[in-house]
Amino acid sequence: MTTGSLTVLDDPFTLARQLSGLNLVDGKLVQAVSKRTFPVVNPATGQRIADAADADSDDVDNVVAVAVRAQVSWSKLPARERGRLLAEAARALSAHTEEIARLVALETGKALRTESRPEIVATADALDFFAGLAPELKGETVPLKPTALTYTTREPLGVVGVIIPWNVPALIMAFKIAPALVAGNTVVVKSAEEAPLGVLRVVQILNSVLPPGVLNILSGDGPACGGPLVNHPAVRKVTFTGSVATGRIIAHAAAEKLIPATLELGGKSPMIVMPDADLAQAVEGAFAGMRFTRQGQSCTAASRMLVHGAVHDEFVRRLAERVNGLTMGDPLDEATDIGTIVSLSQYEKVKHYIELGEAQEGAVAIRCSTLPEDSALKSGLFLQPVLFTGLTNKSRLAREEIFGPVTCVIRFDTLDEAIEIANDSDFGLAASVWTKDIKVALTTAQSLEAGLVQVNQNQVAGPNISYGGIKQSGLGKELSLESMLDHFMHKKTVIVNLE
Ligand SMILES: NC(=O)c1ccc[n+]([C@@H]2O[C@H](COP(=O)([O-])OP(=O)(O)OC[C@H]3O[C@@H](n4cnc5c(N)ncnc54)[C@H](O)[C@@H]3O)[C@@H](O)[C@H]2O)c1
Ligand SMILES: O=S(=O)(O)c1ccc(CO)cc1
Repeated sequence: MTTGSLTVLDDPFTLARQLSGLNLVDGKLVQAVSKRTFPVVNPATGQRIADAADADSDDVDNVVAVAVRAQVSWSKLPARERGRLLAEAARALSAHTEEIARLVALETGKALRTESRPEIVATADALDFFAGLAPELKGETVPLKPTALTYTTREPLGVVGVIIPWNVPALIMAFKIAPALVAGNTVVVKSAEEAPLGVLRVVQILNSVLPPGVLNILSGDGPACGGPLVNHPAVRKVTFTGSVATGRIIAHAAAEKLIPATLELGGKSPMIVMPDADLAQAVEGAFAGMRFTRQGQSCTAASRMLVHGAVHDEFVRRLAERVNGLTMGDPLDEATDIGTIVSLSQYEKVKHYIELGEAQEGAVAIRCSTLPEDSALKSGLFLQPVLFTGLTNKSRLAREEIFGPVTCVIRFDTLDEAIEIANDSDFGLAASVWTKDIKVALTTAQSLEAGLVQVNQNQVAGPNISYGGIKQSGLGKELSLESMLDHFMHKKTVIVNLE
């Protein structure tokens, strides 16, 4: 089947090979200047499925020059025309949902039905949402004095550098490129080494509608390609999602250049379950919040359950039962609920945390679900989700972001104690409280140190909700109209003397 100028390729292995070794610059798929590549591995089998371009500073210089040129005409288009083009690009992407979902499942190990397909549907939706905000790029008039006309306009920043992780690669990319583009900026994306192919295909499809040079993507190493992108003098803003350590490096570089940087980093999000909570609802919410269908690889994962002593044992029993019902297997199989960990290094890191937890006195590790028996998957990075009880909040497992299918369930006796434990963390991304008492819900929401607090639900972020952490979880906000206006544009004030 062909949509627009691009054929839909349902076989992800063929598509992966076709995209091998390529970046997308100035509307065209091109090899890296270095001609170097690195392997892309299927984590469900350990087999190499393709190679990815290994771009470096020469590629960055080249692509930024392209984006600077493209920005002149892109920013001069009426905002609604930019929005119209992005909405059309989102529709083109929707027609390719299935093939991209399969490609993302293949390279990340995320199950097609539960994770990769919903991600691509949400990606097109996010692009469409920001496209619809184009008429809102408005300024204000200011009543300074009767003999002056004072007004503000919003202007794009220029070229935006976008650095993304591998866990939700297409959606996180959309959350950044869509507001940047609608605001009149042009974009250079640096994809994550573990997941370069799906996002390259997304950018290729969007480029079948967008003018050349407006949206470009490189794959490459973090320091060798992401570093020069952040440091390039013509890049006027950086938006990043990933680890705290990299966030700190990017913040330093941005500070040197005096440019804004939005940083979405890690989390260790608490979920407080009060004794009056609807337990069935709380268990379902815990299940959704832990993101075990994604092997827990989520920045907002509810990885610290704080459960009142009166309901602790029953809550743990039901939660383990819920996870036990999941089928682990080939990410491309529609029957699969849980796929794999993304890479060997993440797999070993998570296993190390599990071993640490098991060695702790008083800890009980409840392993849920079962590993796949299929011999073709014997080298796959499958890991049984683990619920730990008996750990305190002082444990490394409760303090550090594991980014895997590991949740600590900590018992408490009073609400004050639960809030103290919840806030005793370096992170402040998300939190939730589960209760039928509105007063408890609202006072707890006020006391929790987090960018996002939810009551009786654990939903994922959506494009219309302002999102971003405090403490070590990040700097600045993304998503929503407000962050498009405040973080991808600057406000110019004009004063016209009428005397
Ligand atoms: N908040 C999130 O959504 C999220 C997503 C992925 C990973 N993480 C956290 O980060 C940890 C490590 O994962 P990771 O290795 O993918 O994260 P990372 O921070 O190393 O990588 C994220 C992105 O930053 C790039 N990068 C790395 N070093 C860079 C540098 N010096 N300059 C510019 N760009 C650079 C990478 O190439 C990648 O594209 C995980 O265990 C998890 O704790 C968080
Ligand atoms: O799907 S999640 O991992 O929870 C998630 C939350 C927020 C964002 C915003 O960048 C992306 C993914």
